[in-house]
Amino acid sequence: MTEKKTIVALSGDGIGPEIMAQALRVLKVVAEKIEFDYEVVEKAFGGAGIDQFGHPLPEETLLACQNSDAILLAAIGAPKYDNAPVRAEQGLLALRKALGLYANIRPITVHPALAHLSPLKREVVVGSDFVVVRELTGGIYFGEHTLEETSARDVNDYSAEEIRRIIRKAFEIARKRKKKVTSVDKQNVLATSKLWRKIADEVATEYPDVTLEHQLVDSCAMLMITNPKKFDVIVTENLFGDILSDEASVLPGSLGVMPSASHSETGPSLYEPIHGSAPDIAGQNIANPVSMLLSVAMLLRESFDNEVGASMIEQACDTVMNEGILTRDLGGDASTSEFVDALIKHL
Ligand SMILES: NC(=O)c1ccc[n+]([C@@H]2O[C@H](COP(=O)([O-])OP(=O)(O)OC[C@H]3O[C@@H](n4cnc5c(N)ncnc54)[C@H](O)[C@@H]3O)[C@@H](O)[C@H]2O)c1
Ligand SMILES: CC(C)[C@H](C(=O)O)[C@@H](O)C(=O)O
Ligand SMILES: [Mg+2]
Repeated sequence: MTEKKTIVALSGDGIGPEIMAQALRVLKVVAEKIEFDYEVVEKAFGGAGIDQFGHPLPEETLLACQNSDAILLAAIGAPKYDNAPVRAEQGLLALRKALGLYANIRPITVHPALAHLSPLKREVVVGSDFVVVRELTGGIYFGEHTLEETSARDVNDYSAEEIRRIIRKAFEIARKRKKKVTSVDKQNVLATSKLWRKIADEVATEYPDVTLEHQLVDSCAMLMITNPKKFDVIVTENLFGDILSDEASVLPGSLGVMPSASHSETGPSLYEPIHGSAPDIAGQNIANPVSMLLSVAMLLRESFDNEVGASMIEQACDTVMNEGILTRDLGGDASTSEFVDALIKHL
C-alpha cells in the first residue's frame, strides 16, 4: 500500500476555477490508471482569499500548503483589487517566499506536428526545446518598494548565495539535458548583474561537462524568437525570467500551453501555468486548459516520481491538439470542457 498524498488546490481567480476543475477531472482519471492514491484539499487564495478572509494568502491556506505533498495553483488576479490596498498578487509573492520556492522551471517545447500553431516560421520553431530557470524569491520583486507623489523606487537586491543556488540548479538541470547553460543578465548596466555573471562563472567551474554562455537580456529577447534552438537551459533573475517566459509562449503559439514548477530546498513544490487569470475570457469556458494539465504532469513527475502518469497527460494533450481540437487562443473553437472531454478519451 502506498501512502495517500495530499495535494492542495488553489483555484484562485478569473479562469482559475474553470481550468482547475478540468485539471482535477483529468487527474482523477489518470490516478485510477496509475494507482495513485491522493486527496485534494481546496483552499482560498488570491482575490478569492480576500473575498473570503480579507487576505490573499489566508493563514489556513498557507498552513495547508506547508503541510501538503504538492500544491497545484491555477491563477490569481482580480481586477476589482487592482487598485486596492491589498492585491491578489501579494498572496502569490507571499506564498512563494513563505515556502522558499526559489527555483521556477518553465519548459518550452515545440513538436513538429504542432509547429503550425506558432505565428513564427516553421523552420524557426520546430525542435525548440529549452527551459527557463527563473529565480523566484529575490530581486526587484522582493526589494523595498517606495511610492510617493512625485517619485518612486524599487530596489533590486540579490545576495551571492541566492544567485549561487539558482545557477547551480540550472547546471544540475542542464547536466540531464543538452549540457548548455545560458546565463541572462544586464551586466553592462546593473550591479546585481555584475555579481550574477561573476557567480555564474564560478559555478561553471564545478560543472566542467556543461558549457556556460552569457547573454544580455535585451538581445536574448530577440534571439528567443529568431533562433530559439540555440537554447537549452536559460537561467536568469526574477523579473527577466517573468518577461522572457511569456515571450517564449510565442513559440508554441499561446500562453495557454505553458506550465511551470517551483521548487524549494526541502518543502513541497508548487505547480502552476505561467499565465494569469485572463479576466478578458473568464467565466466563458473558453480558456485553454493545456497549461494547467501540463502543470499536473509536472507535479506527477517531479513531486511523485510518476513518469507514466506525466507522459500519459503530455501525450494526450499533444494528440488532441494534433487532431485539430483547439481552443480559441490557438485558432480553434473547442471549449475548455470539450478539449478535456476529447483528451479523456485518449487516456
Ligand atoms: N501566476 C499567476 O497567477 C499570474 C500570472 C500572470 C498574471 N497574473 C495576473 O493575471 C491578471 C491578468 O493579467 P494579464 O492579462 O496581463 O495576463 P494573462 O496571462 O492573464 O492574460 C494575457 C492574455 O493571454 C490570454 N490567456 C492567458 N491564459 C490563457 C489560457 N489558458 N487560455 C487562453 N488564453 C489565455 C488572456 O486571455 C489574455 O488575452 C493580472 O491580475 C495579473 O497580475 C497572475
Ligand atoms: C502575478 C505575478 C506576480 C506573477 C509574477 O510576476 O511572478 C506572474 O506574472 C507569473 O509569471 O507568475
Ligand atoms: Mg508572469
